[in-house]
Amino acid sequence: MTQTAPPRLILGSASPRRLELLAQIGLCPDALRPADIDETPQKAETPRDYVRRMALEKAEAIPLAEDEALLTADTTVAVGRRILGKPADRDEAAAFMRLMSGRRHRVLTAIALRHGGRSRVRLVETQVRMRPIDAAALDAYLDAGDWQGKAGGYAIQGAAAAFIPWIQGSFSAVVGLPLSETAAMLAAIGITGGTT
Ligand SMILES: Cc1cn([C@H]2C[C@H](O)[C@@H](COP(=O)(O)OP(=O)(O)OP(=O)(O)O)O2)c(=O)[nH]c1=O
Repeated sequence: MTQTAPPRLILGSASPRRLELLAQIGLCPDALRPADIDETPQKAETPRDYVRRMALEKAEAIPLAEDEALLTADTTVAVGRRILGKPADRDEAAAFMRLMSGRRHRVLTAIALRHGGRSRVRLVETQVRMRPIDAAALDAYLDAGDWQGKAGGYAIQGAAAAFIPWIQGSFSAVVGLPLSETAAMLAAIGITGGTT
C-alpha cells in the first residue's frame, strides 16, 4: 500500500504565542501566513458565534495550495454577552480589568482547519476567575504594558496570573491555542507532532 504524504502545515497567525504552543506539542509549521481581517463584531452577535466566525474568516482570507493545511485561531474574552477584544488603549484595558475584577468570565478560543476544500471549526470555552483587583495593583499592572495585544487586556501566562486563582477548562486555549483539540484535528488529516 502506498502512503500519501501529510499536507504541509501552514499557521495562519501572527501570534508568537500560537507558534510557541504548537512547538510545545512538537509541531513546527512549514510556513506562517497571518491574516488581516476586520475584527469588528456584528450587531447582536454572541461571543461564541463571533469567535467561530473570526477563526473561519481568517482561514478563508489566506491563500492556500492543494497540498497544504491551514490552521487559524481566534481568542476572545466574554463577560456575559459582552465581547472584550484587544483593548485600544490603557483606559480601555483598565475598564476591561475592572469589569473582570472579582468575578468569573469566559475565554473563548475557536480553531479552524482548512484543507482539501473544507474548513472545520472547533470552539473551546474556559471559565476564568479573577480576584478583586485594587486600584494600586491595577495601576502597576497597566504600567507594565502587558495588556497590549491581548484579548480582554491580560495574559494568563504573564503577570496577570497573580490575579487568577482558578480556571476551569483549557489553559492553552486561554493563551491562544487549545493544544489537545488542535492535535486531534491535525492528526485526523495526518499531521502529527512529537506527542501525537
Ligand atoms: C486571554 C489571553 C489572550 N491572549 C492573547 C492570545 C491572542 O494572541 C490574543 C487574542 O487575539 P487574536 O485576535 O485571537 O490573535 P492575534 O491577533 O494575536 O493573532 P492572529 O489573529 O494573527 O492569530 O490574546 C494571551 O496571550 N493570553 C491570555 O491569557
